[in-house]
Amino acid sequence: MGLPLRGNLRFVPTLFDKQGAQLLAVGFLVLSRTWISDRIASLNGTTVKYVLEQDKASFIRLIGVSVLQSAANAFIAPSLRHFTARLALGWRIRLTKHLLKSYMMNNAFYKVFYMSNKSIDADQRLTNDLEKLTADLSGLVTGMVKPSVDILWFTWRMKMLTGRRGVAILYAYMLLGLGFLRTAAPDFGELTSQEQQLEGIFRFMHERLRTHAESVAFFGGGSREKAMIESRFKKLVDHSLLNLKKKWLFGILDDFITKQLPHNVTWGLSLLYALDHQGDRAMTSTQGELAHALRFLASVVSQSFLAFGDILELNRKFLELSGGINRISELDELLNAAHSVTRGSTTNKRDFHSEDVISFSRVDIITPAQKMLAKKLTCDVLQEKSLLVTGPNGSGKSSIFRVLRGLWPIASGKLTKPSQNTKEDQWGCGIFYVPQRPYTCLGTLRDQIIYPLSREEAEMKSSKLYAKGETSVDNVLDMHLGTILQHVRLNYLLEREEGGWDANLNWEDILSLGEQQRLGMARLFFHKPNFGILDECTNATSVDVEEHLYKVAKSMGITVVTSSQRPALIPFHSLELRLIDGEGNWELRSIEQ
Ligand SMILES: Nc1ncnc2c1ncn2[C@@H]1O[C@H](COP(=O)(O)OP(=O)(O)OP(=O)(O)O)[C@@H](O)[C@H]1O
Repeated sequence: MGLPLRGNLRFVPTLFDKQGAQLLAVGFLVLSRTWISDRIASLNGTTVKYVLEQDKASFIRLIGVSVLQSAANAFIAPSLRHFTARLALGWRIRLTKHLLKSYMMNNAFYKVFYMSNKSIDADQRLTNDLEKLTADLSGLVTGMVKPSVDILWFTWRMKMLTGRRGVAILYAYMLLGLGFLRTAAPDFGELTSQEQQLEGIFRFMHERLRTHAESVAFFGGGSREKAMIESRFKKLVDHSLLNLKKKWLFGILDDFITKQLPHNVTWGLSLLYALDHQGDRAMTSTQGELAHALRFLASVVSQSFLAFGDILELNRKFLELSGGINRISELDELLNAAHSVTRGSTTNKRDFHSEDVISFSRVDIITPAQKMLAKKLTCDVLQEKSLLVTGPNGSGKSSIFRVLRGLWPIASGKLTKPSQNTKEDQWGCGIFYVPQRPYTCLGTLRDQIIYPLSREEAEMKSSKLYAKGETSVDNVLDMHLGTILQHVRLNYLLEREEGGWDANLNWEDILSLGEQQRLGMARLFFHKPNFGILDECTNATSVDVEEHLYKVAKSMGITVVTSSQRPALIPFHSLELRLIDGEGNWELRSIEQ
């Protein structure tokens, strides 16, 4: 069956790796269920015979067999559901791990959103789509085994009854029907894919509202947001209605070809059988024999068509499934493309490491939309010679940091910078970035400062710091963090929030913008890098606190590269890089201390 699958299906082998046992279990259970159902059906006839003959011994034996078969059936049905669900879960785990590995590596989660000119609903694809796809796929496995076995079984029976001619007629009808239905079928794959995309957009609108609830409430934007959400919901509903209508119309055709019209084929085959039948039709015994044979033939043919109908139904499910597969493979391809940008020939050749300097040498700073922001930027930041980056809004200050961090590729020139982790100390840090928008992670107050390290990693880092002097400190990490919290003047949080360091709150909603920015600086002090890249990350703090934070950074030996418009920060820097117009022009000057 040719599926309308697009793109690279690299992820497919991950599905079948190491799950053969579960697949076999599902196959075995489906076959057992079919066999037992068949046996129970045949027992019904025999029971009537024993009842009429009043054969008590045989009847009791039959009841015993029947109870055993029912017990086996009772075991099989829930087991089949269990193994099908396990199969789906196993596939979900594999695919999620595979995609998540790509998604989280080398900041691909950023690049896939910002570098792609399409809006990629990766969250929807990694969660709902993946869950639906794997559940549908496992359902398909169970749905596939029975009709495949049935079609083989009944083909053989048909051959016994009607010879090759009957089988040829049956198959000719099946192939013609399949061909016709495939031509008439709407593009279910595309319809399903669109539906999932619209579901994703609708969900995203709600998530956005939740994230920006306070701003929307201040603006009084409730009714505007409602209108926007409703318009997305309407699109989803309209599409679902169209999808339902197409399914309904196709269902009528499908039912006619696979379930209703086959009666006539059955009659035709019965006629052929009767014409071929040898014997005297006037005799009652021959008539009875013929009627019995025809009933049997009719049941075989109708079973064959039922199996054929199931196979055509599978075809429709396959088509629908292809939409989900396409969405996942598209994400997989985009992630792959994001990695090839990172691995790309140009970036690697232009990126160098040195622990003591940040150096831009004739580097063009260009947006993903190919707008030139700084032409052939050349500037060296040595240790203890901090740099202040200034310029009007939108001139490209943050973009320089994006290129420095490797989020945007370097199109030309040469960039030298310290590595994220220094070689001599695994937990040490050559360079650390504090972005313009504060970020609070999920977790405790402690987690906010040590981010992105885990508690164990942070404990190791702190114990190394304190190992030289105080070796018998019980909770080295919390003591170290306590000092940092004092530096950023947030030590009142420890008393205010119940749980102290272990307080686990929604920090984004609880802390003011200035407090969140001070937490960002606490992170910088904890990591204590050689170079701190500060992108207007203190502009919501008061001037005296900002000056204090810069003094602490200096006393810790952190050389800063700051993007800021505040004149109060000038004395903390030795150089100023001014982006003049956001059109590529820039100038560099020394700051007199
Ligand atoms: N992902 C992107 N794709 C295309 N253009 C972008 C992207 N991100 C930023 N830009 C554009 O690049 C220009 C520079 O942006 P940048 O954020 O570097 O400005 P900035 O100087 O830091 O501004 P501000 O002072 O307001 O923070 C802006 O015109 C912005 O619209």
